Amino acid sequence: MRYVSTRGRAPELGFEEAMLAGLARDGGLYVPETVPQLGPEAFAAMAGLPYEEVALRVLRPFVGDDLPEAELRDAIAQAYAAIAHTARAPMVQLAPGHFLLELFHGPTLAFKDFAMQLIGQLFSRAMQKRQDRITIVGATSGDTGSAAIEAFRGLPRTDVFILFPEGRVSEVQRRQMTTPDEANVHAIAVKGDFDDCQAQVKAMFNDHAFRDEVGLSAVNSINWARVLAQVVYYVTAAVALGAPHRAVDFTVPTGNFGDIFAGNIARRMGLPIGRLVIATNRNDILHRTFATGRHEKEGVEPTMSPSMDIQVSSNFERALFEAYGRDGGAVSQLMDELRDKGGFGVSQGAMEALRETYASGRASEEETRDTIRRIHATTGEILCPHSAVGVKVAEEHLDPARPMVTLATAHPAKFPDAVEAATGLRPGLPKRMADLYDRPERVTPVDNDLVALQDLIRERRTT
Ligand SMILES: Cc1ncc(COP(=O)(O)O)c(C=O)c1O
Ligand SMILES: N[C@@H](CCOP(=O)(O)O)C(=O)O
Repeated sequence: MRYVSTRGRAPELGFEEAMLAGLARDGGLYVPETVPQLGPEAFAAMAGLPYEEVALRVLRPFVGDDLPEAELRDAIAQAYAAIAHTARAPMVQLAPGHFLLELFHGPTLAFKDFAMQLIGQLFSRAMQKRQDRITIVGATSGDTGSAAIEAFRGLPRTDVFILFPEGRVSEVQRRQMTTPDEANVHAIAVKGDFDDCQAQVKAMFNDHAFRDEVGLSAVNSINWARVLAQVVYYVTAAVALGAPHRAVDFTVPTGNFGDIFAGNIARRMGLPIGRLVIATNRNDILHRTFATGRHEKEGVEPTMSPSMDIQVSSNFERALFEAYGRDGGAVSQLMDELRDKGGFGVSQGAMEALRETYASGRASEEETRDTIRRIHATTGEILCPHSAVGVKVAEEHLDPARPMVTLATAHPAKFPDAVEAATGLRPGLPKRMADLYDRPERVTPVDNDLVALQDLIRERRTT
């Protein structure tokens, strides 16, 4: 299996190299040269299998010969043992034809654990094999950072630096990043928003001298391995609802477009997915793109679903690459326009291609609050604000011909203030992290400045 860059000017790589590279050297994102197909029989045979077995069957063709099957199986087993539910990604029914896929039973209570626990295993095996060291730098609006720190804390040969927007993550998210005391994890509070943090990470990758000096790697969904790991739960959910014999729709609370792009990969593998519905909060660049055909940045506004307070949606580049017939030159031009002019128009043909797969919707703050209240009152299920954005948008896209699955991307206890304001109930943390509020915090505040960040990383690396 080979991976190519969305900008068409970086070397093709195998799975492990693409995972370690993170971002391609031309600034693009790696995607598989071709998407492996699984036939209806292969999907039918997955019904009732443990999550880990489905993961092995889905991931294997993308990993190719880079990891022997027994090692991949072992990495998967170790990764998902950390998820505190036997089904790993259980589903509950909200209404006739509408299901909620709970992706928040992992160690940091968000869907990020599914990918991060696995790539923690894969990175450490690769580093051991290569006798090499690595510096991971990630940007987070709250959940990626905590999941990455949890997955990589204490791992030899690895440092993890997480940039988060100061004052713009929930207290639980912040404490999950600042309370681990292992020397190889570093929480950095940047004076800016998530887009600033993500732009600094990309700038570090595009500074090739720095990249090579520190052995830079990524754990954001710019890293293909992150997206790949997230394909698996689309398969387990669809198969549980009758795929391949019937098609299923998914609604995905969306920010950086990594999670929903994983759904697109599942669909291209042959899983019968009808529509993938993008659900945004009021930072709605993606919804506006589908409504108008123009992809236009606006300022990031803080919301009660802070993990989706994103305007530069990095994986949309992967979707554009497909919609433009894999024309890396065209994608480079669009990304230059986004950087220089703050937006670009999507061609009519590309918009048509995108609309064949995706639909979109948006939830205001009031609608989000009302959805948390209403779903709790009618079903007893307590939604986090991100999942509530998804449920509200999903309800506008229900199709009697197909079941709808909304992804519940985080546990409500990560956002107790928003949930309490909507329901009057304050969700508590699971017992295993009950002392989170008592642990001492360790965080370094830094200006939104590339040189300051690079100096800090050079100085703090333990490797
Ligand atoms: C809880 C939660 N929901 C939804 C999202 C959006 O996911 P994506 O960035 O993959 O679109 C995020 C952040 O990524 C998140 O942390
Ligand atoms: N919502 C994310 C933002 C980063 O997304 P990623 O999937 O690209 O890592 C977060 O919680 O950090």
